[in-house]
Amino acid sequence: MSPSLNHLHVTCAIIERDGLVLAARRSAAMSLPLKWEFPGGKIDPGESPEECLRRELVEEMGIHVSVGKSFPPSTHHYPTFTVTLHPFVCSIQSGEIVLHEHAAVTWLPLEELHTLDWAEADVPVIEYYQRGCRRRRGSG
Ligand SMILES: Nc1nc2c([nH]c(=O)n2[C@@H]2O[C@H](COP(=O)(O)OP(=O)(O)OP(=O)(O)O)[C@@H](O)[C@H]2O)c(=O)[nH]1
Repeated sequence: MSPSLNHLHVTCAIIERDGLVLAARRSAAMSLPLKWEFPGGKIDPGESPEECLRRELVEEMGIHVSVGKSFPPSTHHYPTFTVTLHPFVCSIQSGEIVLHEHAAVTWLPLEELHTLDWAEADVPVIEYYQRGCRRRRGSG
């Protein structure tokens, strides 16, 4: 993990349910205001990415998730900071979503995720996810 203050290591949860994927909209008060993202957050010192995700999902949305397979980390340079996203496919184990930080959430089919205005770091994650699903369906 980079010690640089301007390089954030952030987990994000790709939560699947009934063939749909959860997207969360950042609030106007957050950095990258009103952009869509996968819920998650900065990894605390001494915390594993999986522990971080479980903690963040409780804090942000009041849900308990089980953490599944990971996608390759994705690094993006914003003008004032760099973020490395550590994505994991997750499912909700318990709880109903109550938004503590985000402005909104929506459930979308994978093919429609690109219709939202995503944080730029998420775009390669979505593309990787879509490619993997297409391969599993045998369509490219
Ligand atoms: N959780 C999450 N953060 C993301 C994603 N994509 C992305 O660029 N980020 C950036 O990674 C950082 C995550 O930090 P965070 O959510 O813990 O912190 P924050 O900005 O809400 O809080 P802060 O402003 O108080 O530090 C934010 O700068 C956010 O904009 C994503 O898919 N999920």
